[in-house]
Amino acid sequence: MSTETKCNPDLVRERAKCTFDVNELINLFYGSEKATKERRHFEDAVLAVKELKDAIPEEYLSHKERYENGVRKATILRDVYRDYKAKHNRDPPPNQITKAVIKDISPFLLHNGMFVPTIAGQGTPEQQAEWLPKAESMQIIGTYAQTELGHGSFIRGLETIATYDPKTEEFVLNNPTLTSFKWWPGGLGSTVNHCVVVAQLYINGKSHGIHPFIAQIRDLDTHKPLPGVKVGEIGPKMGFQTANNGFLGFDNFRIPRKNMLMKNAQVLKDGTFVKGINEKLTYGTMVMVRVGIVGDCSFYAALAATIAVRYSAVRHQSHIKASEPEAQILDYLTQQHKLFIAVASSHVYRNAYLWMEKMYTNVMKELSQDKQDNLPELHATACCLKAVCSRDAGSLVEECRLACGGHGYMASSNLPLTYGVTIAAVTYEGERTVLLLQTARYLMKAWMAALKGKVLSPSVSYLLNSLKESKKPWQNTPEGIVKGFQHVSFGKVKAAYETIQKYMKQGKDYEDAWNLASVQLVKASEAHSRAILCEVSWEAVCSSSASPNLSRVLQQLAQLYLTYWTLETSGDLLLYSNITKDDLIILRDKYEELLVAIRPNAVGLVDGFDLRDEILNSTLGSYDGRVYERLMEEALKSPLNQETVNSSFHKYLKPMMEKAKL
Ligand SMILES: CCCCCCCCCC/C=C\C/C=C/C(=O)SCCNC(=O)CCNC(=O)[C@H](O)C(C)(C)COP(=O)(O)OP(=O)(O)OC[C@H]1O[C@@H](n2cnc3c(N)ncnc32)[C@H](O)[C@@H]1OP(=O)(O)O
Ligand SMILES: Cc1cc2nc3c(=O)[nH]c(=O)nc-3n(C[C@H](O)[C@H](O)[C@H](O)COP(=O)(O)OP(=O)(O)OC[C@H]3O[C@@H](n4cnc5c(N)ncnc54)[C@H](O)[C@@H]3O)c2cc1C
Repeated sequence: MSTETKCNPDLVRERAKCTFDVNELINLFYGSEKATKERRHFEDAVLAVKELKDAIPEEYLSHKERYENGVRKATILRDVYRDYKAKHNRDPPPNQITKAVIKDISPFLLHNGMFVPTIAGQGTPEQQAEWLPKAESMQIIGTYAQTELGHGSFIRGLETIATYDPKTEEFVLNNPTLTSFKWWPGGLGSTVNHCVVVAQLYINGKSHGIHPFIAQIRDLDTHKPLPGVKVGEIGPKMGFQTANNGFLGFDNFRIPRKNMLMKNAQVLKDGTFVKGINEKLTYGTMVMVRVGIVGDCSFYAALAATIAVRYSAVRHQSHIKASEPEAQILDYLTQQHKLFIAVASSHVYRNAYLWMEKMYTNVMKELSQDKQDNLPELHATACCLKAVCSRDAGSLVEECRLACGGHGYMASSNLPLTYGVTIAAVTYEGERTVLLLQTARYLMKAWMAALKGKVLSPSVSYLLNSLKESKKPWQNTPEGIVKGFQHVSFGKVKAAYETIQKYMKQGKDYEDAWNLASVQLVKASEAHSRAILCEVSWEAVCSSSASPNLSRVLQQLAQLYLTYWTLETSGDLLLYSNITKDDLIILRDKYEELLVAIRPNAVGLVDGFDLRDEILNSTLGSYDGRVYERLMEEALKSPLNQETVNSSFHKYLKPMMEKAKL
């Protein structure tokens, strides 16, 4: 029997309506037909491992069991990766199959995502040679321990101390206060035996700022914390239950001099401190991960959209016309308004990620040639895109969840967990407001340079154009809308700058004036991000190699994103661009037309994300649309359904009822 015949008939009909080739979309989204084949082949290999299948849903396990099961599966998954590499002589292709296996977050995420990259990015060639082979082969397991109980955002305020002792050529690590304890690092709780510790360096009583050090914290055989190490797990959270986030404190814990990662700054044997060319290069791993998070946002938006769109095609409720059968809820325009923006945003984030990845690679290449000119632009852009995409993606996932009604509240829909995981990215790797204020610093500098008629970096060069074009009439085209968002950013940057000037004229110093203008500064950064997201995604769609049929649909999605945000931020556009009320009415009508035009392709579009049922892990979102059957099948797995009468009846309910009779 083919998959189609087992499918819910609504989904079969939806797929028949699709006006483009779904496989073409999949190949375009993931890069090429070859990339799709390789990714699917690897996913097949992972899913073929029987031991990776869970006997019962994770939600029924205790916190401890959940973690242990996560570690068990992470080690098996690691073997599959190793075997693939041995067989093909290369890493597996980019994929999201970990989601199908671990469901939540892997206890090895920080090992792979930050420990290894920090050694690679911050270590000297000798240090890389010492630790990378061990870390990459999992002879040692590590994490990135930066955040403390007292400080996360302001990392110059970290309190962990590394004092150099030239007599023994060692650093002595100490956490002198409760607030100095490391708090949050993934895998630290019970998994890792090493970590990159970010600490304040002291030599002869003099502070030299924060630097990364490698510390072994647990014995490799017994896994017991080494003397001088206090380590543990921080407890349950909104998500990340299997990430094994932990705490850590040192008491006169000694590590050899060579354990300071010294690619940037060095401490010589005699205690001489050699400053790096730019102390902010120490923050390099965070920049890399912020870029990666934009890509993750695309994935989470796609996952939630796939679940909610398929469910909405299967679910019938109420009537649009009294004379017709109950409608698929996907036919309600309000439902399309909730869901199609998630589909469109996933594409926008994907294109923004690919664009940022290029910028990142270029800057890394330049840095390897000691050229730092473009580092501030990279930092500013990664900060604001990470901040805006993560918040938007979190809201989109939640909207998809709400759009599934009561069933979206079921853990088995996988939408609650997906929300918990997505929304965490607003905070980790740089809290949203803090990152937007970093971008604002850059925008203020760019604005001052624009006022002096200087050449600006590509991502802010529109500020100069906007300065010249402020009188041009609004154009209701995608290009016109992109320009409109640039005008909004221009207007907000200018207003924030002038607000700072106003406060300074009133006698405030720059720092106080900055704080008083900071709500505006954050909004200016958001507007700058929106302008980038609109421009980059529209350009990507226009330059894509898609066939006419697919291209038409991708353009509709990109226009939907542009129009959605025009209508959402119409007040800003009225204030800072030449848009008129009439233009907005035309765009409101256009938006409704776009929803209707996208509707027949909705299921095809989410099929185009090519997320397998195992990755979706959802009763509502499976390819075959057997929603109600799956909801019941999953409910029957509840331990409460494994017995006809629960013992609480005899212990509590019956006595209560009997007491009530007296
Ligand atoms: C493709 C790979 C994908 C990998 C995906 C892996 C996924 C892994 C996901 C893991 C999930 C969860 C793990 C989470 C981990 C963590 O959260 S680790 C901890 C992260 N912590 C933070 O992000 C802290 C945020 N704070 C900061 O970054 C800094 O403290 C902050 C920049 C906010 C301020 O620093 P200050 O030293 O105070 O700097 P300031 O005075 O404001 O500015 C000085 C100057 O320096 C410039 N600057 C700052 N940072 C950078 C940088 N990174 N690069 C370049 N330049 C930087 C700043 O702009 C200022 O410049 P100016 O010219 O003086 O204006
Ligand atoms: C799921 C998860 C996983 C994590 N994993 C790791 C990890 O593996 N390793 C690690 O080292 N860390 C990790 N972290 C920690 C994370 O990086 C920090 O929580 C994050 O950087 C925010 O710092 P904070 O908690 O100190 O927030 P705070 O800075 O205390 O933020 C609280 C509020 O203060 C505001 N605020 C702070 N400073 C300013 C300012 N200058 N201007 C205006 N407003 C300000 C913020 O906007 C926010 O509203 C993780 C966190 C989470 C949630």
